[in-house]
Amino acid sequence: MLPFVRITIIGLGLIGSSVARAVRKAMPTARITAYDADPAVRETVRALDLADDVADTAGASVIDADFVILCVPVGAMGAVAADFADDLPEDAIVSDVGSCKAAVLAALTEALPGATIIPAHPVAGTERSGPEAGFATLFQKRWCIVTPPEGADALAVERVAEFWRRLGADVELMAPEHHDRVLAVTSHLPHLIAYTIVGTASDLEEVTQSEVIKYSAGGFRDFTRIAASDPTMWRDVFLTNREAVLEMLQRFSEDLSQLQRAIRWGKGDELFDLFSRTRAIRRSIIDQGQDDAREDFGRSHQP
Ligand SMILES: NC(=O)C1=CN([C@@H]2O[C@H](COP(=O)(O)OP(=O)(O)OC[C@H]3O[C@@H](n4cnc5c(N)ncnc54)[C@H](O)[C@@H]3O)[C@@H](O)[C@H]2O)C=CC1
Ligand SMILES: O=C(O)C(=O)Cc1ccc(O)cc1
Repeated sequence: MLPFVRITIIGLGLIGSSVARAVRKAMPTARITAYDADPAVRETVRALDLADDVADTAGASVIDADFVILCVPVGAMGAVAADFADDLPEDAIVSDVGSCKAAVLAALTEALPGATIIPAHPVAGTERSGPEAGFATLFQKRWCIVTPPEGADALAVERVAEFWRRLGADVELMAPEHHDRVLAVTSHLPHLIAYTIVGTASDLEEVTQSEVIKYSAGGFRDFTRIAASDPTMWRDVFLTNREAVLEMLQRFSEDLSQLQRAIRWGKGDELFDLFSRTRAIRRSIIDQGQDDAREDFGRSHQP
């Protein structure tokens, strides 16, 4: 039995349009209704035939849904939910795909008192955005972390977990606050570092813009891919997961200062020990059977 049959997707960018494409493949009899605040996106969704219906308001899009999945930037989740609150069927389950979970759960709970809310985060994506950037296989063999509130209905949690399994994801359950600390260090801090290093390189007076482009074949090139990620989405992530990101940033700065000292005082052993430890971490990830495609997120998965 399908976990859901009347699915509403709100926000049809990279993730929402990938969900639509993947649902079409994995659950072809489910009916998809789409809504996006941007009329141009709604037009593209119609042109690409990503949904059975495209609604012109958030309220109209949820009217007979059994599942509503919010795929908008995390800072917009509460406002979108407030927009459709009066039209949400009583038995519908509301979820989202946001990169931070505790603040999104709080915003959705406030906007939708009494509704069944089961947030989730597919840990899969790319640096691209918009409805043309999505693809049906994005979630295959990727983690999807489901973060139910305390005391959530077990059947509702299982239906959301099954939805993601059908899209090819491996599902884990986690408390929202724990999710936010883990992702602060594994995803949010790396993006912050990429934004910084690319900015620093382009600000260097003695290095010309053309040299940055010409010699970006090494590690720097990987940073430029991440630093090309959507500015609205990432602004919202850092402002929303502020505390966990600031804590991880503090630890990172302390470790960086220690490295700085090791370099200044020529402590080669210290550098060698750290680099050996990090190399072992990479190897253990590969030994655990997580192939390159999963580790490299979207890079090897772009259409
Ligand atoms: N980009 C990535 O790699 C990943 C993103 N996420 C999360 O997925 C969510 C969506 O991200 P993307 O698809 O990458 O962004 P995107 O920028 O490609 O798409 C977002 C869409 O939401 C629409 N939107 C914005 N505000 C709206 C509102 N108030 N009402 C209705 N529609 C609205 C925009 O018009 C746009 O079409 C974010 O919460 C992000 O944290 C999760 C995993 C990976
Ligand atoms: O493109 C990349 O390298 C990513 O890291 C994609 C990504 C971005 C945000 C998420 O919440 C999850 C995955």
